[in-house]
Amino acid sequence: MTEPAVRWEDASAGVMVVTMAHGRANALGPPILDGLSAALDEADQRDDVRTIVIASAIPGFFAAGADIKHMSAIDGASFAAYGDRLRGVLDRIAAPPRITIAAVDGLALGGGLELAMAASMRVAGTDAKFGLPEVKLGLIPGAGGTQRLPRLVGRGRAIDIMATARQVRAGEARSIGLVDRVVEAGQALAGAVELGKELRAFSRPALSAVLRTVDAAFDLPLDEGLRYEAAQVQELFEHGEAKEGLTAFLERRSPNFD
Ligand SMILES: CCCCCCCCCCCCC/C=C/C(=O)SCCNC(=O)CCNC(=O)[C@H](O)C(C)(C)COP(=O)(O)OP(=O)(O)OC[C@H]1O[C@@H](n2cnc3c(N)ncnc32)[C@H](O)[C@@H]1OP(=O)(O)O
Repeated sequence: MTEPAVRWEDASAGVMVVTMAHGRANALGPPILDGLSAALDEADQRDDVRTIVIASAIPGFFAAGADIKHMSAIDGASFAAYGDRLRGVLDRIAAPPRITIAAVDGLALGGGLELAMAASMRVAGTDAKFGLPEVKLGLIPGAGGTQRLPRLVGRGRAIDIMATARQVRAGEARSIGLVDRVVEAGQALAGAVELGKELRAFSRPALSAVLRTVDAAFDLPLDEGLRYEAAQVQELFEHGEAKEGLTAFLERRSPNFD
C-alpha cells in the first residue's frame, strides 16, 4: 500500500501537524494538494485545532515547487485550473482564524516557498534554503509568490530573489523577514510545534484578530486600517475574552481562555 502524500496528527495543545511525503521532492501535484485539502477539511471540522504546522518528511526538501513533470504535460486550460487549485489551497492556509506555521528543513522552492509564505509564520532549520526560481522555467511564481514575498521582504529584495532565481539560506531569510525563527538543522518541526504550543496560552479570538488586522494593513489605506483595528479591538473587548484576560491579570493568575 502506498504511503499517503500527506498525513496529519495531533501534537497536543491544539496543534495539528500536517506532514507532506510525496516522491523525492514533495512536488506540488494533485496528491499533495488533495492531501493538504483533506487535512484542512479535518481541521475545519474540529474546534480543538488552534494551530496547524506544515512540515515535510522528505529529507532535504520542504517542497520543490509545482510539479514540473505534470506542467510539461498539460495544456493552458489545465495549467489555469491547476493554478486555481494550488492558489485555493494556499489561500486556505493563509486565512484566519487559525495560525499556521511552516516548518522548513531543506529546500522550499517555487510553489514550496509560496506554500511556506501562505503560512502565518515560518520556522526554519539552518539547513533550509528558499527560492523562487521560476524565471529559469520561463515562468514567474503563480501561487502568490509575487504578492507575498514583497510583503515580507520588501520590493527590492523580492525582485532580487525572483530575478536571480538564487537560493536564500536560513540566516539571510531570517534577517530579511522571510523567516521568523531559525533553529538547528533538522529541528524545524520541533521548533514549529513548540511555537504552536506557546500560542495555546493566548486567546484564540485575539490571535485570529492579529491575523485579520495585520493582513488589513497591507490592503487598506492607513486611516481605514486604523478604523478596522479599532473595530476589532472593540469587538474583542465586548464579545471576546478580554474580560477574562483582564481579570486574570488583576487576580495574578493565568487566564482561562477557551
Ligand atoms: C495536474 C497537476 C498540474 C501541475 C501543474 C502545476 C501548475 C501550477 C500553476 C501555478 C504555479 C505556476 C508557477 C510555478 C511554480 C513552481 O513552483 S515552478 C517549479 C519551481 N521549482 C523548481 O524550479 C525546482 C526544480 N527542482 C530543482 O531545481 C532541483 O530538483 C533541486 C530542487 C535543486 C534539487 O536538485 P537535486 O538535489 O539535484 O535533485 P533532483 O535529482 O533534481 O530532484 C530529485 C527528484 O525530485 C524531482 N523534482 C525536483 N523538483 C521537482 C519539481 N518541481 N517538480 C517535479 N519533480 C521535481 C526530480 O525530477 C527528481 O526526480 P527523479 O528524477 O524521479 O528522482
